[in-house]
This record gives sequence, C-alpha cells and structure tokens, in this order.
Amino acid sequence: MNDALIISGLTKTYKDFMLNGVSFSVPCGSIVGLIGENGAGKSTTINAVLGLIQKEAGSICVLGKEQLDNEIKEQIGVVFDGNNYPEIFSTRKLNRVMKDIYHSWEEHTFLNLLKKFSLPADKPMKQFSKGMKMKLAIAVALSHNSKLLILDEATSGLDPVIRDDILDILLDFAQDETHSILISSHITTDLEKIADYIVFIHEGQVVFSKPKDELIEQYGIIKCGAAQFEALDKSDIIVYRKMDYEWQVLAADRAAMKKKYPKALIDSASIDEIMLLYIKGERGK
Ligand SMILES: Nc1ncnc2c1ncn2[C@@H]1O[C@H](COP(=O)(O)OP(=O)(O)OP(=O)(O)O)[C@@H](O)[C@H]1O
Repeated sequence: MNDALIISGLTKTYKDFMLNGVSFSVPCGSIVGLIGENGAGKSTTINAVLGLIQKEAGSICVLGKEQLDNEIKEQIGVVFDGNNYPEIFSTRKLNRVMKDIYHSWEEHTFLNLLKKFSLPADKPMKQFSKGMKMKLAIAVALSHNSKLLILDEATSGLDPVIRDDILDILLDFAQDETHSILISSHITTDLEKIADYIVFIHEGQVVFSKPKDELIEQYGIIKCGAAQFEALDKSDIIVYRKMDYEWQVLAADRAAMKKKYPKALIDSASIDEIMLLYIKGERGK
C-alpha cells in the first residue's frame, strides 16, 4: 500500500455550497496539510472520509479499503477542535471506557502518553485547560493502533509552546512508514514545520496538491511596479495581485525568475502568501 488515503472526485452538495470533485492522497509515512479559508470545504472533506456525512459521488479509500468497517475505524485516530469526552471523567475512567470501545486499546501506551504529557490520572476533565484536553485527545488517538491520524483544526487556540509539543508528537508518529497524518489548519506556519505535502482547497475545489518543499523552496513572489509588471512574460505568472502601488506576482521557479529578471525583487513565498495570492489575485495566462 503506497497511500493511506486516496480521495478521488469527492462531491457533496449543500444548499449554498458544493464540494466539487475533490481529489488528493495521503502517502504512507507522510503528513499532509489541508489549507483553505473558512468555509472552503476542509471539514466537509474530513467528515466524508470519516463516514460522518454521505458523499454524492467519488471514492474514498482508507488504508486500502473503500468500506469503513470496524477494523479500519480502529486504525483511524481522530482529533477535532472540541473533542467531547464527558467532563466528569478522569483520565483513569476514560482509560476504562476506551478499553471497552476499542479492541486494540493499548492501555500501556495511553498511560505512558499521559505521563509524557503530564496529564493527571484523577482530576475530572472539566478542570483541564484547552491544551491539556487537546493532548488527551491526541493520547487517545495514538493509543488504539492508529495508522492514520486525522486532525481537524486541532491546534487552534493553543499557545505556541503547546502547539510545538504537539507538532513534535505528530512528527514522531509519522517517523513510522506505516503511519500517516492528514491535518487541517489555519496556522500555516505549523504546517510549514511538519507537512510533507500541502493540499489547498478553495470554494470546494482543490487548487493544488504539492510537496511543501516545492512551494517553500521553489515558488517566489516578484514585487514590482507597473512598468516591470508589463515587461514580465505572462506565461511565467501563476497568479498576480495589484496592490496600491505594487504588483505581487507568484511564479513557480524562483531561481529561473532571478536569472530571467536579474533586476527584479524576488522573495520566497510563505504558504499564507501563496494562499492569499490565489484567493485575492488574478490568474496568469
Ligand atoms: N450540514 C450542513 N448543512 C449545510 N451546509 C453545510 C453543512 N456543513 C457545512 N456546510 C457548508 O459547507 C461549507 C463548507 O464548510 P466546511 O465546514 O467544510 O468548511 P471549512 O473549510 O472546514 O471551514 P472552517 O475553516 O471555517 O472550518 C460552508 O459554507 C458551510 O456552511
């Protein structure tokens, strides 16, 4: 199996929104970051993968199977923004409950993770901070023989220190070639740190699905005035945006652009900048 998740032509229609033929995959051993503005369709995609909503068309193959049977479900670790375990439960009680829910529950792993994350055994969860709750949800997701972790906006609202701890945990998990992660996030700097691939969804469609290194190391933004913009070979432009006195132009090959336009100011592009240019800019020829 080369891919932990293959989504092909996924389509779902709501009254005011259509997820339109979404296709991308999560290669085994990789971390794929799903980005896009609010309402782009990230959660709808994830919910379809998890079988929480009915798709209208397309196929979803999770860990080699199109049918989400119990064996496959056990191998998916899910972390949402607000994972809701009963607030009166302690982690000790949660451990007992999870033992009944998951055949593959690994008590030893869970207890070790609680220790690693400094989570108390006896406190009710209502006394946990948001960061503690998130770490607990990740501990649960990592304690039932998960092969694919799916995180939907799981790190939003967490401070940089806890987020960094969580990114380390995710990187550690993905070291194993049989483990893979799909993570949606608005914190693109986190994805710049850990993702191998970036999938960008805009208005229900995949704009691109690319290796992160290609975006960060090869893409470039040319910042120029009107005359310089006019002189650019339009086939070099992916998207461009006219600001007050400046044109911002996204190009796929920064090094080639530097050779072709030696006088131009060409910077590397962050994922945020690339996303903004695609959303607010106009397409090149
Ligand atoms: N059950 C539903 N009924 C009707 N419309 C829905 C439903 N669920 C989602 N939508 C709509 O589908 C669109 C995509 O929502 P979705 O939650 O997938 O976006 P998202 O990319 O995850 O956004 P965010 O970053 O804000 O979480 C939105 O316009 C939303 O209002």
